[in-house]
Amino acid sequence: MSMRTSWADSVSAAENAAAGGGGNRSTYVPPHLRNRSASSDSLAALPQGGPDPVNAAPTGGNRWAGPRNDYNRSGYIGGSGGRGGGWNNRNGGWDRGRDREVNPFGDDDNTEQASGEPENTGINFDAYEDIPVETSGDNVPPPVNTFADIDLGDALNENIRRCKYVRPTPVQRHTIPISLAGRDLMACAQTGSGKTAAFCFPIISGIMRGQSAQRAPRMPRTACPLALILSPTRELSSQIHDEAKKFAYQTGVKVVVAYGGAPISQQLRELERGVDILVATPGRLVDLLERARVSLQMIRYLALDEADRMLDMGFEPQIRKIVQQMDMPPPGLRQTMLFSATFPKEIQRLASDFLSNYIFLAVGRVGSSTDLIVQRVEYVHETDKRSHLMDLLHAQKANGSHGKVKLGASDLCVNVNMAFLSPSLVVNKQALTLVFVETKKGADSLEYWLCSNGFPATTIHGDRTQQEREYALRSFKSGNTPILVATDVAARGLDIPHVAHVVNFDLPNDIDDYVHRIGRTGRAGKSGLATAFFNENNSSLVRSLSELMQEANQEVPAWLSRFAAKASYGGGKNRRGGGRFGGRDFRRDSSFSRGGADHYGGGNMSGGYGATSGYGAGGGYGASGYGGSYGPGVTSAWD
Ligand SMILES: Nc1ncnc2c1ncn2[C@@H]1O[C@H](COP(=O)(O)OP(=O)(O)OP(=O)(O)O)[C@@H](O)[C@H]1O
Repeated sequence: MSMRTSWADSVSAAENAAAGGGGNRSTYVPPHLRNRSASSDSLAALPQGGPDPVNAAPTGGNRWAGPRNDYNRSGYIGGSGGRGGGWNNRNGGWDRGRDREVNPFGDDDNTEQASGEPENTGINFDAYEDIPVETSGDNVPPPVNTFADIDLGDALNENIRRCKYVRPTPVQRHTIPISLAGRDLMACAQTGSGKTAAFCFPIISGIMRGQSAQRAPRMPRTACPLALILSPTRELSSQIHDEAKKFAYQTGVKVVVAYGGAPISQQLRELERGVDILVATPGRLVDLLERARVSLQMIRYLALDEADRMLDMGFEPQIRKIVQQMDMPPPGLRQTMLFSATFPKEIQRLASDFLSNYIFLAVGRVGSSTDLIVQRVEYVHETDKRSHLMDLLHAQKANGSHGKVKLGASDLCVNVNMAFLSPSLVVNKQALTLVFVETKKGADSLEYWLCSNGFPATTIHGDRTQQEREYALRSFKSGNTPILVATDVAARGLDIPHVAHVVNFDLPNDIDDYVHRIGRTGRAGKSGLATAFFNENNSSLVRSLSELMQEANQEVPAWLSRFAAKASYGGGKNRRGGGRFGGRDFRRDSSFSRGGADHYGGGNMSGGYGATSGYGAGGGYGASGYGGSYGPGVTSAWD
């Protein structure tokens, strides 16, 4: 049976072939290996015989068997911490010896290039100025105001500068000191607010300091990372890996990624070269653990990105296996960090099994995740959805003037047509539209229809091969196909610049999924637009949707309010009762019986919580019914 390939993918494939990279489908090269230098490729071709005691990079992450503690030998631990201390000398990276570290910034010749333009372009930090924060737990370390206030180490500071991060975002201001103090953490912060760096910086810094240094076990062919970062999708793991490699450049900390759909042999070779931080999807990691090619006994840092998703029904067994049934040190002996924009109470309860005396942090007042995003809801019959989308896209094309799209937080478009009103944000690059649908079949069919009607589109979902998924994402990011039709596989975490419009062609069943989907726009202080097609099929969502919109100061159409007034909550899954982002620490709920190692040390609020916060009694989610909300045909798309 011949596989249908979209126009977009053909273009991408042709481009790829022309560039001589990866065009041959039989030799799939995952993204993280594509920039490898010739020298490292030739090294890869050498027989892998385990550690080379002579040539092994002295500061590298090669935790192969053998009597090595590179950190000790190199003098990175001990009393040398502190600014200007010994660990700051740990430069040069892991390229000495066996492998060569590719410069992820591409600024080998002129590192000053990066400093020419100091601030991360387009970030509206004022949007974060009065962001309220709630913390609870024992002895919460105070937040910092600048990166200079934190002793992250010279090499990491240099990479932060190269990333053009001038100031820490609120979630970074609060979580980095908590993590550097060695505390476990459950953190809720709005989409696009910089959570990736929030967990990467302390891990990299901690490894650089050598706090984790221990004798590596004698286990030939088994890699023993010091840190594990788990995420639910391949694309998100790949993205975290790319980010972490930038942050870790020339720090001596080696980052490796492993995810499903890509040949395991290449990932094994990467692991054999040494790993400090392993970024992985759960399924592939379980495979590696069962093959005894990875051991978790050296893990000192565990981070779960999209932690609520990782602990819902789809992933929980795999996560429990990885964290509780293999050889990972228990809570207390490892540091655990859980991050998400949403954290239902029930999932918090599950998550507390993995944590020890942790701090709970909620960044952002109720609804602020979406302040930057103009949300519109339109009533559209099921049968009218395609023509309605077509109207939107035509209007967008007409208003967008050759790829320039104007968006502003004050723009509220209540009509079908995109009557953009103010030029408060002009996206000069190609503006991208992300369309969410419920099923994989629906995604293929809509993509085909859009392409047939003159709108270049591609699609990403779990029935596509990994190679197709990556082509699709690249083609979308580059603007070759400015429309991406996606299932929930693209709902979380993906940081794609210039996504100006998210269309919920099919609304999800769960309000948290809606929050993550619309969060693909309006990132890092930028504005965005989200349009939802609503009809009777979405009545289970109507109340939570209308509450969410109110909290985010969005105009709720009168018809939606009437609909919400009539609707009953069914099952409690979408009951919100105040409190976004999981709202509050479930330990503050009176029904929570405390015990074990964890204990709750009271709450602190700053920056605007209080009487008007909406964190009133009964805040947070309904007590039951979370999980299993991913529609048919979607679950298998993960990992
Ligand atoms: N301190 C900073 N200064 C400027 N930009 C930053 C800073 N920290 C992160 N960013 C940028 O903000 C964007 C969003 O960050 P990130 O992807 O980590 O968000 P997130 O909170 O994980 O979102 P999501 O909930 O959708 O996963 C990225 O492009 C990142 O490079």
